[in-house]
Amino acid sequence: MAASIDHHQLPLPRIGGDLRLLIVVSPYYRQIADGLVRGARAAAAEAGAAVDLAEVPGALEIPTAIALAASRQPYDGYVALGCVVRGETTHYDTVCNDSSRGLTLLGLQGHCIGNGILTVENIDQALVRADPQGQNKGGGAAAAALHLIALKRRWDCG
Ligand SMILES: Nc1c(NC[C@H](O)[C@H](O)[C@H](O)CO)[nH]c(=O)[nH]c1=O
Ligand SMILES: CC(=O)[C@@H](O)COP(=O)(O)O
Repeated sequence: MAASIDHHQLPLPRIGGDLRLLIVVSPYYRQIADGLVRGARAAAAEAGAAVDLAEVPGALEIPTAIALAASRQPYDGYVALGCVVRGETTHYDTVCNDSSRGLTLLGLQGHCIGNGILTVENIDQALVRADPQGQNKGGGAAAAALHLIALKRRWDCG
């Protein structure tokens, strides 16, 4: 078995003032999505952020939903949550790559987005990653959005 070491996790940033996060989640695999949302909500609560939640059918719709929200509502950041499990066809690659590319392009436009879309070979891999007491990828995605918001505010004020 290959050696592994723990991932270093930055402490949650201290961000003053009102903070509004939007979680956009695909419940394509409901149990996985629920774990991701629990972890993201806990991280947001720890940072004092208010949270709205929007559901979309699949991971491919997540970047578009964030783009729609960003042009209409004053959210500080976004948490993208979902799960893509490899199937029999090449559709897996499309859903993984295009959802990720969409989020990256939005990020490069200045939106603060944490990517918590799991891309896995099987449901067992997803379960440990979604579990807030396990790898807690939902909490990690919320933390990523919060770190970007903190940097944006720091450089806005600088
Ligand atoms: N196969 C998975 C999908 N596929 C659905 C797409 O995301 C999309 O909703 C559809 O193509 C209509 O535009 N979505 C997931 O979130 N996870 C999957 O494993
Ligand atoms: C992630 C997917 O695209 C998957 O659920 C679709 O499965 P398949 O490739 O067997 O159609």
